[in-house]
Amino acid sequence: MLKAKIAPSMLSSDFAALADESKRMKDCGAHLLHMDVMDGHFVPNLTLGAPIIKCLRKHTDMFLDKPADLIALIKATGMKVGIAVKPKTSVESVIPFCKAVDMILIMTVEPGFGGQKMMPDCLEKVKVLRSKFPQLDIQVDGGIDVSNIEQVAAAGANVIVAGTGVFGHKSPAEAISIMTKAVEKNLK
Ligand SMILES: O=C(CO)[C@H](O)[C@H](O)COP(=O)(O)O
Repeated sequence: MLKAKIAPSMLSSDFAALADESKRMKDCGAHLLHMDVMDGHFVPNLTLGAPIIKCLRKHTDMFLDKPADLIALIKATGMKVGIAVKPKTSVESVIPFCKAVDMILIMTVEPGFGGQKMMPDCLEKVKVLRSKFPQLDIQVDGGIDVSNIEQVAAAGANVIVAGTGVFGHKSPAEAISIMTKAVEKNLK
């Protein structure tokens, strides 16, 4: 059964106190913590994750034209697999893999920075996926806050990444609670 999961993006947290920030979010009711490791090849402004990405790419580049093999390889290790879809990437490109993966992430901003405005057009992809895959975890990330969560939840997303919308809210616990309720209402 699908669940509402609110995942504060640690990109908006105090990096010097990540353990405390993580505990604070857990105490505020977060279901997951979202940590970005973005590939500088696709998100050119970021270099923070470069060593991790270099290591990952050493093992995964050979699979770039064989995504199904890469999904199987990751699953064989016992890990879960998700695919992120950037705003200019069509939803059709991931449909063949939706039954094999644990989650699809629909980016609602161009990845790289927190604090951008959500691109509502991207929610059309969420609607398409939800109509085809009622039990798929569909995550959204970028510009989501308490002012637009109803729209996001109505499109069918159940895993919500929010950086500014949680860390920048006067009460992160309240923001998480509002987002959780909005998603749960739409899951029923
Ligand atoms: O992936 C991201 C940006 O690429 C991050 O998750 C980002 O933190 C989202 O932040 P906000 O909720 O402020 O838009």
